[in-house]
Amino acid sequence: MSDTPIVLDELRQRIDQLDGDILRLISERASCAQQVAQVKLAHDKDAVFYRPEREAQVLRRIMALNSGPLDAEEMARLFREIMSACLALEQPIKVAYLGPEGTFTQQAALKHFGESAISLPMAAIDEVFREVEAGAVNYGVVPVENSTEGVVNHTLDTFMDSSIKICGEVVLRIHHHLLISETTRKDKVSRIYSHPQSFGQCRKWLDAHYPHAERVPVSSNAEAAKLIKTEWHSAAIAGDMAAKLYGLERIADKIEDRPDNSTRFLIIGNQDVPMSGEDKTSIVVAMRNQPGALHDLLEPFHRHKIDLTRIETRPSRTGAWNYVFFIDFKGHRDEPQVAAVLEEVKLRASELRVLGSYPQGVL
Ligand SMILES: O=C(O)C(=O)C[C@]1(C(=O)O)C=C[C@@H](O)C=C1
Repeated sequence: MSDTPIVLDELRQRIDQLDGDILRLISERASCAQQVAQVKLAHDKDAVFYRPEREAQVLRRIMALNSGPLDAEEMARLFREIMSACLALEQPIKVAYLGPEGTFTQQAALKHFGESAISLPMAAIDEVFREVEAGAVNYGVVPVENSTEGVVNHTLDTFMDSSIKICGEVVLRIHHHLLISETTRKDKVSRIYSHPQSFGQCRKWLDAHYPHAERVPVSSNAEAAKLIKTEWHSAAIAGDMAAKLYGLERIADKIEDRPDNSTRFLIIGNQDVPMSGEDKTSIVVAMRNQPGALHDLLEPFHRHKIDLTRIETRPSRTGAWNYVFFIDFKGHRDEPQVAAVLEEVKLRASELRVLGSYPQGVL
């Protein structure tokens, strides 16, 4: 006998030992989280168990401490799941997302909250907002912008009519695949279903590979995946989750035109989030309709050296040719610099609402 099996045996024994240690430590951590829940409840009977700022700090610390061989993001994902399970022991949280099941928004919800969260599909963005406002769920997840296709106007518009707060953000790399079911042959695809945004993100690839296939827009990629289960000569563009959920074959992988294609999602809730150390703030501002209004609005940010990360203009609901600005910037509303800018902007604007200060996406 060669000595390789003996080495393998020893390594496996070592792994068993380490697994025992990890198990003990995770259990100890979970007991700590249970005690945290008791302390929270003792102070406040309506205690909020999910703490976005604390979760961001835990994950950032793990990434900074990690020295390999697993990469920092991979390690943070493992801790994401441990924390998710610990939170579920304190209080199982319910998260509404733009459905149906298998959408990128569900993937974003699970990436942010971990697999122990209970995720509930909603038929429309407004419904996600309504469920959160009504307290039927603890949080909601909605898409807000895509790196290729731009802003999701419907999400921004819904904020105008709502008192909901932004509690977090999560960015997801979006990979689209061309999928078929067993009813369709690879060389016989004459119709392709997908969400209009996904068609936009795969336009060049489709023009090159399926110039003659009919492109049929539907309400989501997951809906497209579901539809082709029973249709002949049809393919769908959707992501991994939908492919797995509906048992579809991937006939072309990662067909998005831009390799860095990603979508940013917002976590919405009823909670003001304390500082985490690396935060963002989102505001919506209505300006009086006069020359130089945009300059007046942005000038205080420039003077206080606050980094703007996004600015979007949307028509206001209050009259023709009035506009509101959605602005995201780095910093938390409780930081003195940010508070000073917000005071100045308030004086110049006809309306200012802080949608939320929240930790910058970690994973
Ligand atoms: O620190 C807390 O407040 C906890 O509840 C513990 C813990 C964790 O597992 O680390 C769990 C859930 C919270 O969202 C944040 C952190």
